[in-house]
Parts: sequence; structure tokens; C-alpha cells
Amino acid sequence: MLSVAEAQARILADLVPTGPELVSLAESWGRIAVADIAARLDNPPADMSAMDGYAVRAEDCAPGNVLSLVGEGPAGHPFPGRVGSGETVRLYTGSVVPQGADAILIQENARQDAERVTVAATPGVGQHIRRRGQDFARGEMVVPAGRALTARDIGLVAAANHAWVAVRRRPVVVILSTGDEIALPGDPIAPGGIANSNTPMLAALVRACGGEPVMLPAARDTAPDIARLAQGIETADLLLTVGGASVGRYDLVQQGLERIGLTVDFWKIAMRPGKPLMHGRIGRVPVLGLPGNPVAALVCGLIFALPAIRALAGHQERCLPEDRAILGGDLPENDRRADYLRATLSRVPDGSLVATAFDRQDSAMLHILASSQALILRPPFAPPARAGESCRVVRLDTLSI
Ligand SMILES: Nc1nc2c(c(=O)[nH]1)N[C@H]1C(S)=C(S)[C@@H](COP(=O)(O)OP(=O)(O)OC[C@H]3O[C@@H](n4cnc5c(N)ncnc54)[C@H](O)[C@@H]3O)O[C@H]1N2
Ligand code: MOO
Repeated sequence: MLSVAEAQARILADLVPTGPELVSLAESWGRIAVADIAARLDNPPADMSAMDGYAVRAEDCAPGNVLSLVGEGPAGHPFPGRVGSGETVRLYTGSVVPQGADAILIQENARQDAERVTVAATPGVGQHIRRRGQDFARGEMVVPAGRALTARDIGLVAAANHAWVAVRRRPVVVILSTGDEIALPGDPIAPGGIANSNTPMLAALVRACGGEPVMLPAARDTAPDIARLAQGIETADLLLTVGGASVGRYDLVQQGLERIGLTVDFWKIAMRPGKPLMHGRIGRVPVLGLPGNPVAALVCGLIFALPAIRALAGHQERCLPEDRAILGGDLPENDRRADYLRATLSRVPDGSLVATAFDRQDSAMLHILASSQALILRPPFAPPARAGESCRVVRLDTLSI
């Protein structure tokens, strides 16, 4: 059986990011910039006043001096002339500083009487002037290719005078659950039936990774039905199947998809939950076969589908980051499968994070999964661990997934 790291590497090996599309800035949050974005103007576009006050020549501003007011230049209406010796121009925050002036006398330090302005305190040369291009200059790269755009980036790109931005298309991820027992949530459930939790849960995961989920109806446990539902998959970026991956007589995902050209790369990994994970391709479309037990589906989704979708979406950071915590309870020796234990997190007074595994780790228990704040990672053949020892965790509480 493959290790988790080998399986991740093989899944990620030949994934190509999606192509570009243009979106308006308001739609660009979280999207990946395709190319470097360069400023189309200087910011500020001219020397600007940072305060309400008067454009002056600092050398004219000994306390008690009287300057003659020759005009005003409100924001958006630059004063067309020059500030000569002994002169001043009324300005406001965001006004262009007229030629000849080299400082702003803030209005708190001046007294205006009709066309005469008396100086109360001397400004330093350049004081309260924002210099042209001091934030960024025309042609300067403000956002590098490959960056996931934040609200701050969007403000910057807008200030750089772009109305839209080229980002990577959201990868289309098709989700196909299988099983005769699967019913639509909310529908009447037949005897032996179960509500489909995996499809909506994985659709939410896909969205959170920057993908566009397509939820197919659940396939019956027959190879032809699985093949029928997956027809037309060529236009998708990734197929996620759920269930039907194990060794049971009705676990037919592989057989079904082989009818439409599936070639299998691997099937089975050394991981719990998630042993029967499958990876392959139908034509150019990568396929991940997730186990049907909902906890296994979600944990494999986080460890394998999330990095794949992020890679397709163009993210540079693919796998979830690991943190360290202190064990809140003893753990037994581990077998040959890497374990991902559902756990709560708390903090002890010195601020350290404490991870405590739930007693029940059944991979069908969604309530415990939803209550978990972390997964404790136990490598294959890990020796018994005592409370207070350090452990590796993947945090779920900070993920918003
Ligand atoms: N003899 C063996 N049996 C099993 C093995 C094994 O190695 N030998 N592996 C176990 C492991 S590990 C897992 S995980 C499961 C995975 O099985 P499948 O991927 O074939 O999943 P199913 O049999 O289709 O379903 C398992 C379980 O999950 C429920 N399920 C499936 N899909 C959904 C859904 N969309 N929403 C809600 N619940 C779903 C299904 O009803 C089953 O209860 O196999 C073990 N068996
Ligand atoms: O992947 Mo399975 O969840 O170990 O039962």
C-alpha cells in the first residue's frame, strides 16, 4: 500500500492549472492572478496634500508672518497657478499641491482673515505632502502572478487603475456518489436507505478550495449506471467519486468507470480512515475515488482532493499545513496505516495547544467529525504516546471548511 505522501505526490504530479478568464474586481476575491499586475498610473498621481490647510513655501512661514491668499485648489480641482513668495493657496486633504509650494500649513496653525493668512507655526519642508508615486509608480508590479487575491490586493489593483483582472478559471469538479442505499437529503428514505451526506459535504469542500462543484445524482450499484452518470466527464477538470471503492461485491466504481476509459494509477493507501482511495484518469481528466464512509470521504477530501483542486485552481500552497500540539490523552501504538484521529483542541495557561482524540473514531460518525477541531496525525508504526507528548495536527478550526 502506498504512503500518504507518495499518494499525494502521484496525484499532484501532472495536474495543470486551469486557463485564464477575466473577472471584475468585485468577483476576484480568492481567485488566482494569472499574470503579474502592473500599475497603470503613479499613486498618488501627483504631489498631494495629506491635510486640510494651506500650500506654502516653508521659508515664508516664520510665526506671525502674513501670507496673501491667491486662490484655492479643492480635491479634484487643482489650482492652476504657482505659489509665489509670500503667497498661499487654500488646500484640502487630497488636493494637488500647486507648483512653488513645498509644505502644507495645517489650518490649526493658521488664522485666515479674508485674503490674509497669519502663520502660527512653521511647517517643515515637505511636511504633509504625499509625493507623487510614493505608494507605487506606473509600470511597477503590484500583484505577482499566482497570488490568491485578498481584499487588500483588490484595493491595490483598483488603485492601480484596473477594472478587471485575469484569474484562473475555477476548476469544475464533478462529484459522483454511488450506492443503492443513497437518497437525496430530505426525500423519503427507503428501508436500509441513508441520506446522501457525502455529495453536499464534498461540494462545500470543493467550493472552499476554489473549485466549482457539479453534483451528479447518486449512481445505482451497477457498472452501467456508474458509467452512464459519468458520461461527458471530458469537459470537467476533476472527477470525485464517493463510495463503491472497497472490496465488496457491489463496489463497482472501477468497473463502471473502466467502461468509459478509466486507467487506474493506484487503489489502496496506508491511511485510516481512507484505505480504499483510488487515483486514475479518464482521458485527460484526473479521477479520485474516495471511500464511502463519510468521515473517510471528508478526511481523504482534505488530504488529497483539496491539494488537487488547489493545484488545478493555480494555488501555490497546496497541502494543508501541519501544526504541533500537546497530546491531551494517551494513544496506543499504531499499525501500518497513517492515522488521522478526530480531536478537540484547547489551550493550557502557557498558551500551548492541546489535542485530545475522541474515544470513538468510527469513520461513519459525522457528528464527531463536525465537532472536531483538528486531526491528530499518527505515522505508520508510531509507538504508544503519552499525554503531554508533542504530536502533529492538521487544524480544522482555522480552515472554515
Ligand atoms: N472486507 C472489507 N471491507 C471493507 C474494507 C476492507 O478493506 N475489507 N474497507 C473498509 C473501509 S476502510 C472503508 S472506508 C469502506 C469503504 O467502502 P466503499 O468506498 O466501498 O464505500 P461503500 O461501501 O459504498 O459505503 C461505505 C459506507 O458509507 C456509506 N455511504 C456511502 N456513500 C454515502 C453517501 N454519499 N452519503 C452517506 N453515506 C454514504 C454507505 O452506506 C456505507 O455505510 O469499506 C470498508 N469495508
Ligand atoms: O477508510 Mo475506512 O474509513 O478506514 O473505514
